[in-house]
Amino acid sequence: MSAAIIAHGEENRRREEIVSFGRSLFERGLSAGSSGNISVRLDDGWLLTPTNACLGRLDPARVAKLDWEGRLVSGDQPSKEAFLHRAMYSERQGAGAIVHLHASHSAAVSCMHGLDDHDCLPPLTAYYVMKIGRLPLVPYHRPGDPALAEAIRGLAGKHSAVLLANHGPVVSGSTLEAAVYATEELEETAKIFLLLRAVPTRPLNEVQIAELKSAFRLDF
Ligand SMILES: O=C(CO)COP(=O)(O)O
Ligand SMILES: [Zn+2]
Repeated sequence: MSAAIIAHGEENRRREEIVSFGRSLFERGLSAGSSGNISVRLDDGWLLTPTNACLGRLDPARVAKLDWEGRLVSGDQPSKEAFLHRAMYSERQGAGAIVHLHASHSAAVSCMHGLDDHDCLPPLTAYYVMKIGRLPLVPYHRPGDPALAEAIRGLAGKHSAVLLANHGPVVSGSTLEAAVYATEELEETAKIFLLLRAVPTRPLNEVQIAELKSAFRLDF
């Protein structure tokens, strides 16, 4: 079989994967209306969900394919956050996929006054530390503002996930599955954080975090 046919088959599998994770996120209430976008890195460019598309009802053939200059190769007009995804990929060579959502609890935290800009959520659970680590806040920009790319560039080298102020999370992973799992872990931790707001809590301490970093080779 020729390399071109193999690459085509791989691209089609990634298109189907975007559709199926998009539907799953939508059906569980993690992406309302036409909010959010999903991208996946390919050998010869990358795939990104179309702008104004509902993640629950994507058509694999209409998912946009872009080159690394941001030019549309095939599919529908891409998400207005294309440059944001591209900035994250350029800073994180190991990132194979990126998920951006407006999931309620993460979005709620992104609107809170007095957040620590370097680390928006406490290390409440081991899985949060393992999947997210430290979560910096990106100052508010309107959706689609190209300046967001620069703001992300400064943080993405050190962080696989960031929280956009008054907006929602952007999470990368080695695969789309990994990026989705990390996004879900962030959403659950944001929910736990909000549930515990009036309750004295006992986050993981430095020794516990250091043990996780060493056991799971975490690089934050
Ligand atoms: O989440 C969104 C904007 O931040 C959705 O925008 P798009 O529909 O252009 O992907
Ligand atoms: Zn958004």
